[in-house]
Amino acid sequence: MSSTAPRSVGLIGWGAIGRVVGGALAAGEIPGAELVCVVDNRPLGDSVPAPQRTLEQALESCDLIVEAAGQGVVREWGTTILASGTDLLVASTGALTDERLAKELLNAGPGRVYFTGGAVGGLDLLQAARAMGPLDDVHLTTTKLPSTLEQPWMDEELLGRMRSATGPVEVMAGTARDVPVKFPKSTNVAASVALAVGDSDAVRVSVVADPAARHTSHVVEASGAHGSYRFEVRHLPDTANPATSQVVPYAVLRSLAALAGRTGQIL
Ligand SMILES: NC(=O)C1=CN([C@@H]2O[C@H](COP(=O)(O)OP(=O)(O)OC[C@H]3O[C@@H](n4cnc5c(N)ncnc54)[C@H](OP(=O)(O)O)[C@@H]3O)[C@@H](O)[C@H]2O)C=CC1
Ligand SMILES: O=C([O-])CC(=O)C(=O)O
Repeated sequence: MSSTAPRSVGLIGWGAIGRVVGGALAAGEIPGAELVCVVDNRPLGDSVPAPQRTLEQALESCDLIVEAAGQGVVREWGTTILASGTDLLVASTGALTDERLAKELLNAGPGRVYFTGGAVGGLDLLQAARAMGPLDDVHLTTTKLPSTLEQPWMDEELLGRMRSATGPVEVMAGTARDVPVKFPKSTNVAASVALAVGDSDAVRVSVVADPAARHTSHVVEASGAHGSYRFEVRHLPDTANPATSQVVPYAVLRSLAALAGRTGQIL
């Protein structure tokens, strides 16, 4: 039996997602994947289990980059990463609703681009259903703590309503094309649903701030000629960064395990 070299992984972002992903990789928990370096804006010193590098340096030694930093990284570095022959696993899927960027990434290579399902489930089934014909009614409702949804573009009236809310307040209704741009750190799930459905404009999104939301929830409802679908997830938020659900790094690790794909695993 032939054995292949492990995937050499560079991790961008040492935050709520990156710390868990980096720790698990460094502990050898993903067969066939090794953490080679970490890239982050902040000096990380000895707190990381692999050397901190610049992205340019990472591209010299890695064959897979995991983005767990933000949409800006996908925008700024996506093409360069893929053009260097390095694969890219994207957590900040919101960047991919920009059609120009998505086209650029599709045409770049030889590296390949992947995305993780992140905080939302059911994407595989939506993709399968869409292959039978378009899903003509797709709706996502994301509910989070108000503080995780505050944005610099919001006016005082909206911020006041969110801060004084005693129940759920809808803070934006739009499509999966508009919403991830307005909440770049908080509504990547909308873009992930759009990627599964194949149409950002067809996914209607409602973003709800709820002071009682101990769990972040994402409810996806879709229907088409062949059936109807409903997925509801409720996650505990990360304690340090409640905009991100605790499950997300484990979704990234699941995606990494599939990419590293070693014998002995049933994926
Ligand atoms: N698909 C999904 O379901 C989800 C996707 N996400 C995406 O993942 C991203 C990361 O989430 P999370 O770990 O919670 O975020 P955190 O803010 O906890 O951590 C992000 C880290 O990346 C660093 N960073 C940001 N920009 C750059 C850059 N250009 N170069 C190097 N480092 C950078 C940040 O540093 P600094 O703070 O100094 O900028 C920070 O240390 C989110 O912004 C979001 O886009 C998040 C949750 C769910
Ligand atoms: O972690 C979550 O529940 C969702 C999230 O932040 C995002 O979609 O960007």
